[in-house]
Amino acid sequence: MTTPVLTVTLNPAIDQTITLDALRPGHVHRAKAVRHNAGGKGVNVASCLADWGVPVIAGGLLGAANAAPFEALFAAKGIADGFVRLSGETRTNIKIADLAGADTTDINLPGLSADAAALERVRQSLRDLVEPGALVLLAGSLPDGLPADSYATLSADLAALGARTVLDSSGAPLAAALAVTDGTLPYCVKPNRHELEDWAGKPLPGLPDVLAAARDLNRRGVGVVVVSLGAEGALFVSGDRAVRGRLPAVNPLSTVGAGDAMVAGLIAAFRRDCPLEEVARLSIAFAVAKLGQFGPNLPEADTVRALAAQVTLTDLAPTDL
Ligand SMILES: Nc1ncnc2c1ncn2[C@@H]1O[C@H](COP(=O)(O)OP(=O)(O)OP(=O)(O)O)[C@@H](O)[C@H]1O
Ligand SMILES: O=P(O)(O)OC[C@@]1(O)O[C@H](CO)[C@@H](O)[C@@H]1O
Repeated sequence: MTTPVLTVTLNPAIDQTITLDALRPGHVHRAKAVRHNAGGKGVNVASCLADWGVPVIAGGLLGAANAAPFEALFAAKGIADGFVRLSGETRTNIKIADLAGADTTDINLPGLSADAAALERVRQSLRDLVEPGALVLLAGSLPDGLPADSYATLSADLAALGARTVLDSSGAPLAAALAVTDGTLPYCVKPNRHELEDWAGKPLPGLPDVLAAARDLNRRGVGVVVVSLGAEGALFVSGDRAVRGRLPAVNPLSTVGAGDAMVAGLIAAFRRDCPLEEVARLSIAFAVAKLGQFGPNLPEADTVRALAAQVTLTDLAPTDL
């Protein structure tokens, strides 16, 4: 299939990753290293898909004043630039990588404001770029000024264009896109456990609780529900099937964008109409492969394939509910 994948990022970011020996709130820190990379969820997904050899267009809303790192990434990886430019600067998000805690603290800034005219320009760009049958990702937070139903609106447009929509968002924009009853629900959503809890409006402490909420979404009409569980792997639910996948990560370098790499793996598998087990293997392999890289990058394809072969899969029967 040569139809390009389109990723839509309405609130991209330049990620500034600051590496510290140990993060101690209230103390002065001397950084060990600082890195910048063009980011935002859809940009990260496009970057991983390009590494995997998938033709991809990255679109959404981008500040014209500091677009250079994005343009450099697109040129380096052969990603087509479908971004609508707004005047002003794309936000910088701060990621504090704590070597002692082996985790990352995110400080995501609000970013540019957008208005109805900006969303309309994105809608027009989708009409220009999307071919029937294309996979389109809507990902990340919404910029200030856009209504919470913006993803619901884009998802309806994409359904009318004959696209398959994958949605990775959170909070009110995710809830609004999942509340529609007109048959324009996304084909796939990938909440993490916390995002699914927000949607469900209650804690989901055990795997059976997570599975029940994912099945609920699936029954409402979302074709494939994937719940990422950090180091615990991920859950994949579609129709009467539910599969749990796990793969330990060896010496993770950065957890920023692991979820995005997982989404890239999902899309890579959907493009080939893979069965659920293969979807699980490839998306977990993408995520774990990315953990070994700084920035939204994948290692060589053979390394990813070797990881995919090592993923442990468990079939969850309906009685596991
Ligand atoms: N520490 C880890 N060890 C092994 N695998 C991990 C680890 N962290 C993440 N992963 C893998 O990455 C996938 C996505 O991670 P996670 O659930 O943290 O997504 P997320 O919250 O959307 O992340 P992000 O904020 O980076 O987008 C997990 O399902 C898992 O396969
Ligand atoms: O503020 P949002 O849009 O929810 O998330 C933005 C962000 O944290 O997501 C990516 C990691 O998934 C980063 O590149 C980026 O900084």
